[in-house]
Amino acid sequence: MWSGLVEALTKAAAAEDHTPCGGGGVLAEVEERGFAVVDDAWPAAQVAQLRNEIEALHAADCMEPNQVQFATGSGPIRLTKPGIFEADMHHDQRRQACPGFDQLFHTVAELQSCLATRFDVALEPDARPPAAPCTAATEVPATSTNATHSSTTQERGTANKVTKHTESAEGEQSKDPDNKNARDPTAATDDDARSSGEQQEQLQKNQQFSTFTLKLQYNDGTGGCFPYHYDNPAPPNKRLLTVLVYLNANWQQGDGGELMLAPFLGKPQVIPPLENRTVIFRSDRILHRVLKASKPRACFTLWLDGANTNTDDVVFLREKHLTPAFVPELVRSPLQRTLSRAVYEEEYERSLRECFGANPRDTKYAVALHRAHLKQTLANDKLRQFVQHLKTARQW
Ligand SMILES: O=C(O)CCC(=O)C(=O)O
Ligand SMILES: [Fe+2]
Repeated sequence: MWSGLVEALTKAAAAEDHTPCGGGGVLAEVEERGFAVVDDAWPAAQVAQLRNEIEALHAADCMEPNQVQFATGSGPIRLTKPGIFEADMHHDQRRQACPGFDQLFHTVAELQSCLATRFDVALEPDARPPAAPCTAATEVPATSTNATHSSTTQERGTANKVTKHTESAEGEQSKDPDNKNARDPTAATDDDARSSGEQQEQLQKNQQFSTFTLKLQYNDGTGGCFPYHYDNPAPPNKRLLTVLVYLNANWQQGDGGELMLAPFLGKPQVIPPLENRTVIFRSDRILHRVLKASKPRACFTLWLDGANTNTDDVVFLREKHLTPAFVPELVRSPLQRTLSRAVYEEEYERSLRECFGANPRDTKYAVALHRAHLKQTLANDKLRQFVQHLKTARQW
């Protein structure tokens, strides 16, 4: 089922110098630049079927609003991205309604083994106990306030459900990439013998023993967008690679909904969500957002876990990193996540306002979290100076 894409990736790798990175093809490009775009990898009939399945799910009201959940001292708070709906394919019953995606779901290993030729993707579910939630975003200096992650954080592949703190807010605002704890609106239909709680439990169990996440997304074209985020903001998230496939026939300039990638300090890339376009990027080091869409837009995303994502050396920023000499390494390292909100503070805030603007309460909350994070980062002299340096090194 993934053979079109696998073939495109393999062929490109065998070809001579078709990519900016030379002979290694698309996968080398992802390794070097952190992202790559592949057009027309999928058979047209498959693209049409997948688009139809997403539209049918949306029309039947079987997708849930894309939400972000924050755990706070006074209970969880959920922010909804207006206009954006999603369906997690780990939900067995929902998959029955979309045979094309069901087949994709059961054959992800085809793509995993192709990508494993160059990336450290997890091929087997992790048998180890879940990683401890990250308790410190930076170790510079030892006195700096550390992000605290909720102990209710889900075990795998998801953003942290956070408290007032800031570091993991990237993941939450990113959409809580999985939002595993959100209630599934399809879980309480009349013909559903089980309770929504049981279904939710089953969904979480399915996700826990998987090395990937497959989700469908429908944007209804009423201005929905995503604020800046990393798909893997911090532990216990395990995502290594994000694979996005767009299904929008007749997309035109002005329709909006472009994916905007912002490689750290580099030139941003605006990528129209054209039909049969696949975008692959490193989940832990490509900052991105989606611009407002004024036309309906459909896509699906496969997130592949890594076997060794978020090891301490890419999570904890140390004093030795705070030097201009480290910048070339930082732009290729997930360590950048610790500083990204400070380096792009205005862009983050603007994107949050665009995303949650329709709902003043949510906007206020999202912006407050962003600012709290900034305050924490910038309270430290060394970090503040280094951020200043990084801002001057930005190419936009
Ligand atoms: O819809 C897109 O183009 C990307 C969505 C996204 O960034 C996400 O789901 O994490
Ligand atoms: Fe994303």
